[in-house]
Amino acid sequence: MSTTPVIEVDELNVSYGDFHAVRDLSFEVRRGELYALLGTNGAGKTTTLETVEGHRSPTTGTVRVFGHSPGNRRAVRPRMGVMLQESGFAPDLTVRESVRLIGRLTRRTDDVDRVLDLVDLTGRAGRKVSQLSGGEKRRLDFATAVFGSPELIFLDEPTTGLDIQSRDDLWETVNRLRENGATIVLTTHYLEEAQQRADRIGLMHQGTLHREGTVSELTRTLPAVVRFSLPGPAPAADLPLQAVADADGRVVVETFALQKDLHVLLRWAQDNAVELRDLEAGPTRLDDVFRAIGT
Ligand SMILES: Nc1ncnc2c1ncn2[C@@H]1O[C@H](COP(=O)(O)OP(=O)(O)OP(=O)(O)O)[C@@H](O)[C@H]1O
Repeated sequence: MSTTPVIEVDELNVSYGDFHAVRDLSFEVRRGELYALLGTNGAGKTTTLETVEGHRSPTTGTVRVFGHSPGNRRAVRPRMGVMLQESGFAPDLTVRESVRLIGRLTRRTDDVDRVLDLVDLTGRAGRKVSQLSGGEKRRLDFATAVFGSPELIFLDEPTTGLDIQSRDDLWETVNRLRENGATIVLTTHYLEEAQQRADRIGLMHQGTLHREGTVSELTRTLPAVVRFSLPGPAPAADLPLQAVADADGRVVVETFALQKDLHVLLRWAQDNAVELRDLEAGPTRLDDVFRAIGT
């Protein structure tokens, strides 16, 4: 199997007139991985993906997809499926006609009924697009990404507006595509999804790649947090660990050694018959990494 990255972005800059939206951005997406491009609002994710998808030209820098310029549509387009935030299907077409049209546009072959089944729209096949619910429209958008099982799939906020069952179904379909070797590029503001599913994350802020790595590489730079309340006033000096009080008067312990410090704390509580009310302890989450941007 080729080890050439599926996507190579090198020193990419994109400007809108005077506004420099993407600055010296470099990253790679490897074959078979799920890479989540995340970031704050206006960070430049959409601009970057539009450039990688071939909808926008770099101002400077290079982008390669399967070793080709994304502008080389004949070489690149049939190999990639793109689920945009809004696909803009013609409202008067039926769902079945829309899926058939996707096939013609992507130049991939697939069985329309199989795709309808995959996105759970078989029961809506004869309905006009204008009559679909928000979640059903989103599933039709998903059909654009999966028709013909392309090697590279872009999912832009794929689960926005989907109920839990539809989300689970979508991820199950993505997992099956991954088992067959597909490479996925995901953008989402649902950080839990990225935390659970991404092999690597690129975290953008103000047009640049602020951080990049696996979830554990990104989270290990921040402390885990233990929180609890004490039944009565207990001087901080009595606690076995350094702690501060939060705005609600709860005790907060920040630690890079969660297991060890939790053990110390629980033993102290046991030995001193102290009840640690509403005790919470958890690893650092991606949300925390986000909140730390710019601080
Ligand atoms: N066509 C355009 N003309 C001028 N400025 C633009 C244009 N499109 C985007 N921008 C600006 O470029 C910056 C990056 O926008 P982009 O849509 O790429 O961000 P994003 O990371 O996708 O944000 P979000 O999470 O809010 O969707 C923003 O400041 C935006 O206002």
